[in-house]
Amino acid sequence: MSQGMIRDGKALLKKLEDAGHEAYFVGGYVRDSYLKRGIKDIDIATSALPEQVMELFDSCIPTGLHHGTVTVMIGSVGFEVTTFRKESEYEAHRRPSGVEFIRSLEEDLRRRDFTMNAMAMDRKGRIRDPFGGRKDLEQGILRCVGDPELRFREDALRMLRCIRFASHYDLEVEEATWSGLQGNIRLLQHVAMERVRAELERLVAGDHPYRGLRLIADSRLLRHTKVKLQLPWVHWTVQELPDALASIGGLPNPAHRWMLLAHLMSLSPQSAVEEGGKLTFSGKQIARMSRFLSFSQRLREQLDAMRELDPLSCALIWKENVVTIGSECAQDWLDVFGVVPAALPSTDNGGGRWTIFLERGRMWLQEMPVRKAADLALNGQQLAAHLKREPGPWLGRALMKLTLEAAAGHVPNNRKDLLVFAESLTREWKNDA
Ligand SMILES: Nc1ccn([C@@H]2O[C@H](COP(=O)(O)OP(=O)(O)OP(=O)(O)O)[C@@H](O)[C@H]2O)c(=O)n1
Repeated sequence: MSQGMIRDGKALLKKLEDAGHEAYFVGGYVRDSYLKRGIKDIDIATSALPEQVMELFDSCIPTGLHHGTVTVMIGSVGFEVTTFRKESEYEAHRRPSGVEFIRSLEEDLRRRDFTMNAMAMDRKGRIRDPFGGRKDLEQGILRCVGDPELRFREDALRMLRCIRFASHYDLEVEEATWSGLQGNIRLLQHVAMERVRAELERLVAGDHPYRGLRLIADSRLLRHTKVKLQLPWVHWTVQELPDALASIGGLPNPAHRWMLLAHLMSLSPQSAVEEGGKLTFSGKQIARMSRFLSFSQRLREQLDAMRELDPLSCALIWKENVVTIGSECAQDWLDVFGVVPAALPSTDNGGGRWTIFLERGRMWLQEMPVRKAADLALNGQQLAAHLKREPGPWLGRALMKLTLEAAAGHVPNNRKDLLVFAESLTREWKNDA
């Protein structure tokens, strides 16, 4: 975040103060600036009522007036400004059904989830910390504000936030907080799958993801999602976590962390589609995952079928999979197993055989003159015209065959050679539909 944004935030606080209101930075911004970590956005709490905030600033979006929130725009940056509030009742363990605007900062901080999230900072950088957030952070402790039971019952998503924060900031969950969480795991069923997925994504993408996965296993939380997941992950105890999962944090790309996890669950491409859908991953994320799993599965089957390890056949297998499944998944495969080779399953013919793909896969990928039909120096129309055949299902198969041959380097990728090769196959296709 730019210094400019912080400066604008301070100017915003000053304007509220000059108008006779109290105003503070709150939430993640205070926590992360205290920890000297990167900051994404700035939340502000004020004694001013939403209408008073809107009167003071030219550009405001009434984001959540019921809950006292107005987004004040300064340039293209939005600052969420929320009136000090108390949350009276919680609906379905997710959101407050009613809020009461109050005058006291301390009361506002009291309703928050964890002590490190219940600190406020004025524009001069002075911290208000009535619940000991700084002390807890210094001691490496994550603790609920007040009664943990109540905090988790109010908002069941906080259980996942608890695990995410504990792993990302490498904190020990304080005893009463952890038992409060454990006593309420069933309430996760009230949380929308989109929210569950978003938290899990942040956990997996964050620092120390393995710690988070251990806490997930320890809590048994995932057994209680709204839509039941059919994933081994859900039932893993801490002892059952695969050893190779401990290396998950070594993968810089979050997508690759999910691939490692899916691979270690022995997930089939089909289950990835089904379970990924339940978890509301995007179609693009699901497709990439399922191609990665198909690639990995095909490679294993072909390797198992090979009596003796033959580099030439391995290169052909690799290239064929790149053409039929996609080059992105070959890249993903190399990125995942290059960092965590221990996750590769032992093949029937000995685990050491994978090394050939790890060592040469990237080179094989680079040397491929074509990786997909669109890379051919010939398109379907030209092929059909040359062979004087009506386009039909045969054409897709013909192009695939040509792509495979060109990818393997058996036919040069130029129109003339491709056509000659295609002619030699004419008889084979003659009786095709
Ligand atoms: N379920 C929640 C969500 C939020 N908060 C409070 O609202 C603040 C802002 O919430 P949010 O923006 O969701 O999270 P951050 O704490 O800012 O951190 P992050 O953005 O990393 O989630 C939190 O710090 C916390 O004080 C809470 O008490 N309970």
